[in-house]
Amino acid sequence: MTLQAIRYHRGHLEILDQLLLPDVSKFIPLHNTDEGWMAIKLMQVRGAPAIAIVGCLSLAVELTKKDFSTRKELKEFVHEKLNYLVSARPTAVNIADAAAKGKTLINQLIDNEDIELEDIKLSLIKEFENMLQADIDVNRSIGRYGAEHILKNCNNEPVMVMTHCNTGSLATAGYGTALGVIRHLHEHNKLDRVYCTETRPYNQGARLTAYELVHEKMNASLICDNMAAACMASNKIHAVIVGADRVVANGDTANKIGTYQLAIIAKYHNVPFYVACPKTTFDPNIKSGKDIHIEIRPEHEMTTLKGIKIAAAGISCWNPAFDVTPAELITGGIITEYGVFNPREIQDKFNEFDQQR
Ligand SMILES: CSC[C@@H](O)[C@@H](O)C(=O)COP(=O)(O)O
Repeated sequence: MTLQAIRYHRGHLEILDQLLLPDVSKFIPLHNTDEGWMAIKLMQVRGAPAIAIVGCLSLAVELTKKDFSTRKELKEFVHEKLNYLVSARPTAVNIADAAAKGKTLINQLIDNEDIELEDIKLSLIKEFENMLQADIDVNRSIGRYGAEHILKNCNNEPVMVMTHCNTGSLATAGYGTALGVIRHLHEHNKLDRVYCTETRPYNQGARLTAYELVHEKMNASLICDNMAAACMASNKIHAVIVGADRVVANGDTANKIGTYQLAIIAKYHNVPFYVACPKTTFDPNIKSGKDIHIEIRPEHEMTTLKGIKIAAAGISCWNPAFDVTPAELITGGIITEYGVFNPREIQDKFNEFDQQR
């Protein structure tokens, strides 16, 4: 059984508070978009797909309980709440993508005079609810495509891989993206070992990925972020697989801080570097990684650990949550639910799939 971090039935949403993991597993209820926004901001829920799903479900819960007297009132409410949810964290694009789709849907429904107000509301709620299963289905495809691609280049022998941050069941509706690929390898007895980085300063690797790997009984070793080069020099690593928060038109990719240095180290050691993400992480509106808005997190996330000071008092900090890996360093490819693509062709590929629909 994979971990479940989002519990939902109509009118009720609970998330596993990721600030308390791995010591305490506590679900907290989210009753409305204010609480959804705050849970995203505080990183009680994190990971690009999970942020989008929880944000939209917090709106679904609020909509379930609220009555509207006019179509205009419902439309303005939905637009306002979606814009608000997108503002919680700026780098991951999935929530902006979900918000844009939600706004398009409500606009279309409102314009159709044959549909009753209550049915419009219900359609939107169902649209948000569908995100849960859709994300799991997408992740399973990513897992299969990624594992097959990696194994094809390794004579189908068990592989050693490295990953960064947390991209598993805790970052998605379930299964995971990069961790979904690793999970697929494990399920097919093709995972020799996975090395996961601590991922300072929030320690998504040490706290969350390690927790998932232990839970799934995978052969896994935790390394500090500054051990990655030594690990690649000492072990035959077949692939580095990471997630993404935003892939832009030219294939440049924003992901958890430390991803860029891993990609450089992988290049030096001739280790294929893969990014695994759903199409909803692709942002064609931004041409190059230079234009991605990188979130800066508060200093105390670097200077304290569980409230205990670990840095000299008075030092100032630079604490970007993400960095940008240039497309040319994504040497293995971008693993999506449609297949594995060269980052330079990602825009053309997605255009093709859009036209085929
Ligand atoms: C499937 S999750 C992909 C990314 O969102 C993940 O790698 C990441 O960078 C998460 O950052 P976080 O700051 O924990 O939300």
